Amino acid sequence: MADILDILKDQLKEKKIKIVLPESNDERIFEAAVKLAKEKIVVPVLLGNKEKLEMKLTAANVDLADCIVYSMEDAETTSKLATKFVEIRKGKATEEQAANLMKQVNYFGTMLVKEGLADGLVSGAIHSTADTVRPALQIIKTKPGISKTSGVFIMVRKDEKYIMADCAINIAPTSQDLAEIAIESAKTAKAFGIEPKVAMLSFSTKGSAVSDETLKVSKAVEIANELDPSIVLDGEFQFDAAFVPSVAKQKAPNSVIQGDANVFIFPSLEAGNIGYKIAQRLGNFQAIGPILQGLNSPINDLSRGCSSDDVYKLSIITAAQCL
Ligand SMILES: CC(C)(COP(=O)(O)OP(=O)(O)OC[C@H]1O[C@@H](n2cnc3c(N)ncnc32)[C@H](O)[C@@H]1OP(=O)(O)O)[C@@H](O)C(=O)NCCC(=O)NCCS
Ligand SMILES: CC(=O)OP(=O)(O)O
Repeated sequence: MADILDILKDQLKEKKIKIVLPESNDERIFEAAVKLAKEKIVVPVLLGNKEKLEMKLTAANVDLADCIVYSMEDAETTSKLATKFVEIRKGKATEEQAANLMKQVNYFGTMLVKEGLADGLVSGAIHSTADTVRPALQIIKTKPGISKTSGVFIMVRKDEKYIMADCAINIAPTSQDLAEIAIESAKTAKAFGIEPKVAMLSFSTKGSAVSDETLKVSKAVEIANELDPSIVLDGEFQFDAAFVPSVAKQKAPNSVIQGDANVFIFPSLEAGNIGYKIAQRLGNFQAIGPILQGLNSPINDLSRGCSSDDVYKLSIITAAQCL
């Protein structure tokens, strides 16, 4: 990953891409913001008490020209954002509700992105995923042609790099959702220098078990192959059949995937979220993400267990999604 991050950092220099870090009072977030500002890779946009934050930044030797601080107490900005929010929600929020929501850092920060005052947002070090992404789902919305956003992790251990999805958003994806998640994940893999070989995971390999759950995944394989036949994609696979060449020979000898998959699509959020955390905590993989796919502007979520380095890296990736 170091190599990809170095490439991204080079691409981002002088671009002055503004990334909102709404949880600015969290020490991990503040530390990452200081590093980003000092390296001039990304312009961190911090939210909170302007005077206090600027004093803290100055004490950390940050040039205030390299970051932006918005006061959440500034009535004029808050009221402008609230009015815009009511317009965007088209009857789904009153002025009063909007004014209350703008007191929440994730709503305020997401509106800054929507209004073009910032380019992207990284949050979730304190907030749950639901509270981090709901403003994005309501305000930023998915790109044309994409019905569901989903969350991928880039899993890195020395030279090994894999993509895992959906580990963050869709609790019970349908076959159509899984096909869409697989296609978007293949694109994300390419964007991060991985030539995708996509495995649709299950507890069955090529009909070794048959149930509603396994049929959901084999149907997703059909849909994905129809939607984009250029992607190397197959399933349904157990993880060993997707990843271990000798097991693939036995369980799926005729597949385009021969135990060499590098993009893993989980059949449900239970499997995806548990799966990536096992690889992270037992397998010592670094888990970068979740990177949200398919939104009109990059909004990315952190795990509450993140480190300052995770915040720094996800901010760089988020800024790179703006290029
Ligand atoms: C993502 C999540 C918060 C959305 O739930 P929700 O807020 O109850 O969603 P709702 O059904 O009320 O929809 C809210 C809006 O988001 C949109 N939306 C919901 N899921 C979406 C998705 N996957 N992609 C795009 N838009 C979505 C809806 O269309 C709706 O838009 P609208 O208000 O403009 O009509 C919910 O699915 C969730 O909690 N997922 C699990 C998150 C999690 O805990 N992950 C594990 C840790 S990473
Ligand atoms: C991605 C994820 O699982 O987030 P959290 O650990 O914050 O729930």
